[in-house]
Amino acid sequence: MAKKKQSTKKISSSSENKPSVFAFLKTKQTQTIIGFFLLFLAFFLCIAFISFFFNWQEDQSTISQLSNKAVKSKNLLGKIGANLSHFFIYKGFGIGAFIIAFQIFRTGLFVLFQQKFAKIIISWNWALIAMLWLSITLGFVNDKFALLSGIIGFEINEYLQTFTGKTGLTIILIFVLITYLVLRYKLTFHEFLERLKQKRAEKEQKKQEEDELEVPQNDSIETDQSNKVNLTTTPTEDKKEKSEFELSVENLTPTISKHSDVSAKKEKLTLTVEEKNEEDSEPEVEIDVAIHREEEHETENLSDKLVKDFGEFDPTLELANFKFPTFNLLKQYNETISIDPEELEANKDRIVDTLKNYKIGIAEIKATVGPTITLYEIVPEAGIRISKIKNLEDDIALSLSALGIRIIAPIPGKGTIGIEVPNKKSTIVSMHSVISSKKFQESTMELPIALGKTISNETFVIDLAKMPHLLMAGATGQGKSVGLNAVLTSLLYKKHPAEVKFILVDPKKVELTLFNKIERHYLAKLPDVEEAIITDTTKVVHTLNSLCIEMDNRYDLLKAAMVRNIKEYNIKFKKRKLNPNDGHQFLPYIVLVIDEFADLIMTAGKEVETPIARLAQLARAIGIHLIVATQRPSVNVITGIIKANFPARIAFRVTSKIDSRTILDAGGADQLIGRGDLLYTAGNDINRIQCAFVDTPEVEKITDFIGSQKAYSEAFLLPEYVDDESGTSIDIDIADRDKLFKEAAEIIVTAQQGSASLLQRKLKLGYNRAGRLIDQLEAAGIVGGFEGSKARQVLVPDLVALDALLENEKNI
Ligand SMILES: Nc1ncnc2c1ncn2[C@@H]1O[C@H](COP(=O)(O)OP(=O)(O)OP(=O)(O)O)[C@@H](O)[C@H]1O
Repeated sequence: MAKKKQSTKKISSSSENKPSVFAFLKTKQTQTIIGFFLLFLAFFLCIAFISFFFNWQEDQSTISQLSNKAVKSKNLLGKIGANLSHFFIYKGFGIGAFIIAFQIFRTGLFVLFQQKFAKIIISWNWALIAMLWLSITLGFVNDKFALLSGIIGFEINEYLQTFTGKTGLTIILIFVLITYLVLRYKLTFHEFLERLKQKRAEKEQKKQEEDELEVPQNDSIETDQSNKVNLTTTPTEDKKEKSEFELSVENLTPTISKHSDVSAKKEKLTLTVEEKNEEDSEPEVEIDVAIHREEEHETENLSDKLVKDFGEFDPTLELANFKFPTFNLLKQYNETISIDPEELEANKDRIVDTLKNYKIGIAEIKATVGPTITLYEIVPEAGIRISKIKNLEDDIALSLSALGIRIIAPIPGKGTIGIEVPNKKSTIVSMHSVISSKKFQESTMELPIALGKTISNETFVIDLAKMPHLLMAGATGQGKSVGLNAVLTSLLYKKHPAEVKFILVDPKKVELTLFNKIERHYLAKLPDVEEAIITDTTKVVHTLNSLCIEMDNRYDLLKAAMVRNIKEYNIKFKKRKLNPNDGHQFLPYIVLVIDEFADLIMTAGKEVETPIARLAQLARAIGIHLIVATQRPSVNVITGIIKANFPARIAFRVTSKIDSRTILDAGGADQLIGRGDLLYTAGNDINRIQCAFVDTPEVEKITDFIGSQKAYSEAFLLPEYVDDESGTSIDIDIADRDKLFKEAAEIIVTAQQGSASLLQRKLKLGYNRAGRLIDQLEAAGIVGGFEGSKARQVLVPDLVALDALLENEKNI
């Protein structure tokens, strides 16, 4: 069992290493070096090959004497050149070996221009086939001078001839050549015919033009050249009659003598036309009909074509030069955990003695020293029930009489009991150490957060996108704000401004102000608001409602794109499968951070709770994630509905067992030691983590670093939220109507869908104006009332009824 585990570990670690090798190969420096190396290698081979053709006989003796200093080669590139040429030309493919040099040259260019690996492989396949063919053909044509075909070409040719004879091999070689040209260069017989035909048509047209210039009195009817129909009449004397000449069916008697001769493939027909009433002069009308091949249907592959032409959509392009913050902005601390053997021994003795008092024998005890606490793992003697220890949990903690003792009986997944005892000297877990950890740097999570370190000193990384929302609680001064900063810092170190936006709610007005500096990079706000960081309650209500609108809009987009979540949506958008003209756009993740949730609930109550609950229930698929922090995790702050939708919880030290139960559904948070000591749960297990420490100067340095770089012209704008009280007055004067009112009414009635976003799309309006139009349409009785997230009902069945309604209005 243990072995099995080890082996799986090995496999996973080797697969973890893989990306780093690829990453090395993908760096621009490596590609430049490899690219130029290949270009020079190609030149090297080319010179060696050419030189070999002149000196190969003299150099024969030097081959295979590579290490003999006395032997000199005549090849321009010395013995290596001679040996390589001998290998590729003489023993290999003859002249065909030049294709290898050429192909190496192309590969060098491919690497420099960052072409796809698959493309390089394909081009090598074609080159190898061409080389083989050339070498066999040269062997076939010239069986005297073996250097042209090389031994391979010569031998294969000989071998094939024994089967098919010379004639057979000729046929095979020609057929292979044709197949190669057809497959490689997409040359087809029809294209060939088409080109011939085009050439002929051009020739004829030129001739006609020359004729016209020579005989200006001749009439000619020539339709537009592009549709390839040329009608020309032979010269006749009667000008007037010819100018009225019309091609009417009765007048045309096509004289196609052999009907069956016109094969399906024949694309050009010549019709001779006789005019009945004219007996002597027979005007000849020649009609050239060029039947074009049916157009290729490209709509299906439009996205592939776009991707081929422009590459995948890159959301980071606008800030392509954006530099992620460097590690040196973060402070480094001495993080070597000092193990004091005396302390360990003393703790062990106390644990053993205490348990003995309760008649619990210990078979084995093991200590794991973490940054702030040490975990003593105990295997009780056979026959002792774990439930007994669990029942004695409080007594044991009391007997050990140390703050921060937590008993885990049993440790999930193991049959052991854990007793966590705080270290006398705790070690700070720096943000630097968790951010620079391999685990965080190599994580492929959507929204990775390096929260801190576990008891076994491993970096603990979680994915906010998976949680999908996070609830944070802790008494004052226990590390909540530092925790929030750690979360935000993690995202800043890993996500480009195009990929994630923050909405920061900070009623305390001091905790998150530093993030103002990165407003135009990372923050999202309401359109008419000046400060992106929200500090007053009404704005919070507006922002939350606006987020609900954003959520509904995003769901509409997801529905239109027929995908289930933001990840799939963005992948589809990057592959250019979604048309921006239909309102599609790359969707960044939105992380809403609320510090001091209790304060908000106190002042705004239901107004805040309702949109939060809505977002918490629905926003997971469309990339809106909430992080809510509170000092008081009481039930009236964290209501049932909110709690149910925040499966991920972080508890810093709280003051009572009840608080611990409210936040974690279990005790333990009251036993923590503070200063970033936390318990994290995402459902079942509870992990004790030492939160990474990031202080204000560090955050300032990071925000300065980002803030000093080129930014977007403004913060990410959320949809405008129109307050119910100010927005829906029904008495709108006809004279005050928007200029686009009629057009809007027609769009709504035609589509039979009363939504502002439809107007936004069709009339290219802002949300505000579209909203006002909808209100006016409601006042006019064209659409029904507001029905939450559903589109309004359209009350007018068709355009005729709409005209009648508007006409009626005028008469009133
Ligand atoms: N992860 C940590 N490692 C070490 N020390 C920490 C850590 N987190 C917090 N501290 C210490 O605890 C102090 C208080 O932390 P913080 O300001 O985050 O508390 P808080 O819970 O936000 O308090 P309040 O709710 O009053 O704002 C910090 O100044 C710092 O000295």
